[in-house]
Amino acid sequence: MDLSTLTGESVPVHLQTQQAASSGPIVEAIDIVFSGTNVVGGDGRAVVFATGMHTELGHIASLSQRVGHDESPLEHQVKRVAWLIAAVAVGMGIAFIPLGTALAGLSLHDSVNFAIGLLVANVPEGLLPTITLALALGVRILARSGALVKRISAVETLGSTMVICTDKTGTLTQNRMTDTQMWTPDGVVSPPSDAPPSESVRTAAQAMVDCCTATIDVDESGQVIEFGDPTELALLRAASSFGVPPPHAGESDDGRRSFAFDPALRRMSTIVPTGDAARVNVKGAPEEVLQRCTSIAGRRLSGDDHAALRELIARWAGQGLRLLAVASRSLDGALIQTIDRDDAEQDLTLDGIVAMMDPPRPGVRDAVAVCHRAGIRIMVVTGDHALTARGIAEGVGIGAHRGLEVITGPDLDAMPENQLDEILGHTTELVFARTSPEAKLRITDALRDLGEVVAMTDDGVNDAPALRRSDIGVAMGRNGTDVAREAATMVLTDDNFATIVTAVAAGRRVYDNVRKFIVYIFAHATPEVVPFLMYALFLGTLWEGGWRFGDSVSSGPLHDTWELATTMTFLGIVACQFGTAMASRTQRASLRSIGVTSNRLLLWGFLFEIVFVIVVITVPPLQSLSGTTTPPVHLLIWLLPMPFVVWGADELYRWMRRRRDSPAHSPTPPAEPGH
Ligand SMILES: Nc1ncnc2c1ncn2[C@@H]1O[C@H](COP(=O)(O)OP(=O)(O)OP(=O)(O)O)[C@@H](O)[C@H]1O
Repeated sequence: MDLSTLTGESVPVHLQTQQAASSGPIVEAIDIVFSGTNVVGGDGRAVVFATGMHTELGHIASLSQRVGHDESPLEHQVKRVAWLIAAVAVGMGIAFIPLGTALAGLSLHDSVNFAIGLLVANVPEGLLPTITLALALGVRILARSGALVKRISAVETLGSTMVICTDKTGTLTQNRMTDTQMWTPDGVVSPPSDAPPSESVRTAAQAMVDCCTATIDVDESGQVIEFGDPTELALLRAASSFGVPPPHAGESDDGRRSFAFDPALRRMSTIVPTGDAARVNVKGAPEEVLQRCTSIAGRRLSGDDHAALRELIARWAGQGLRLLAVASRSLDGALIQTIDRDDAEQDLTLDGIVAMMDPPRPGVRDAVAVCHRAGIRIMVVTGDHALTARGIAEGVGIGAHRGLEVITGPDLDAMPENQLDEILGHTTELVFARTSPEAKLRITDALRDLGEVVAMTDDGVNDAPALRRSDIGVAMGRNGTDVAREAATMVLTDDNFATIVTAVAAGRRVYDNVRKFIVYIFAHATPEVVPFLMYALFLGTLWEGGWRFGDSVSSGPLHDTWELATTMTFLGIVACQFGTAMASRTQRASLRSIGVTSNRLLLWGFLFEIVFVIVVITVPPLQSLSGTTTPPVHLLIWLLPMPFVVWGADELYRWMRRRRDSPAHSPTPPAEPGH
């Protein structure tokens, strides 16, 4: 059975019914077929005893569903803005009623009408469509750059991301192993080698081939077809160059038994029948395999051997190489189907240690530099060796500015919460090596408790809760599992770290645009309300024209003056909006520095608005529809300074802010970019 959807690992498991279920975790039971997994080969009959949410897959799904989604920063802010606007609008409306009746002598009916007008002028009618459109556009931009976002508000959460927790293999690196070299008791060999392989090299190569689920075939046209995990394929290529042919797809499993690669145990094993006896082959992380080895090259492993091997592992891992140890032993053939995993993987003979180079992805170094400039911290959370992870992290520039700390899984497990908070609170970047899925959840929780907005990448089923818990869970589209993709908010179609950074940059742009619009919403209320109040001043015009409270303006000589007042109010609103729109373009910089005419779309918008306004105040049917008239030129001239007054006031305010924050005026210099 291929249990990859459940366990996240691609190595198929051999199921059988002769034996009672083992006492370990249920997913390790060898007599249960799990929902959502696939039959790779063989046949059998099964009794269904659980469906839907009662299955193992259902349990994981419900576990990740229980981890609810918090409000995104934008959702939170928009809610606050909406309440604030509502309070201001209602407050102004209510305050106007007594003022209108007591001071202006309006009837209660007219005062309520004015109050409703004030309330409506304050409603940010464009807020929802603008935010939705900005986010939807962001989703499109992200999709084009290889990031599919499942929740529209995730775009702006991406923009607020301050910490990226990334895995290593396939995200920072290419997951394409090259430059393999192998240590055996006879020394170090690097394929391809012209010298005939020694006996111990052949033994190690055979153990590697027997403990693999990948296959290599050649089709009729001579094309090589490789299938399986890149690490295993690299081992098969190396073994093949030492004269041990790789397994082919569809080959019968000749009664062998496998214990799947377990990311928690960091090893896998197979038991292969050899006539009456059998051979146990184990491969995995060197520390895990070594502690199960008791002999080497026909003698017992001594303390000196351990010390020499530890030195070799540290040297190779320090070069950023990915390491695997292979070991084997013979077993009584009768025990093949009955022995349990722990007993089978005991008392092994160390055959060799293989080192592979997994080169960094092109573009990751630049992406890391972009993160640093944007003040984003990167944490590597990996199942690999501490030194390998450090080597790769340093190779792509992680820790270059802030320093790099490495914490291993056992260190993290022993660490109390307050110490973890303290370490995460430092400005240094971190590598968490040899971590478990539970540790990922713990790291995410601790970061979020510290108020960080966290993006977390991962691909295994076990990682789903951590993906859900983070602000932005990022799953891999190519090599990830379905459950991880289901739990994630964003799926990378190219599995590339650089795409996350592109997505964060796009998110920041969208966030910035939404923020500008919210500023505009607040600012535009003033130029809309002020002319509305000026309308009351135009009452002065009406007053001069002979109007008194209670007189009708719907006909007669006063009607023209009334229409003129209405038109000038409308034009005042439009003129001030031009100024507000220009002022909203930047938060701190002067408009000259970003280019007064650089936003062509906005200029086209202005042109459209001017033409629209001219039509509304000059075309007779529209005049009678909207109650407007064509004002005389001397009144129109009054409108000209309005946009410049609004824009200029904001320009002055920004200039004062820049001046206040400049090094000459601040006691301490501002932080470097990226700090
Ligand atoms: N197919 C495999 N069979 C046996 N051991 C393996 C296999 N793949 C990886 N390992 C060993 O287990 C260790 C942990 O692997 P794991 O897949 O959990 O993390 P990783 O791929 O190294 O890193 P990341 O978590 O960043 O993707 C590896 O360093 C390696 O030594």
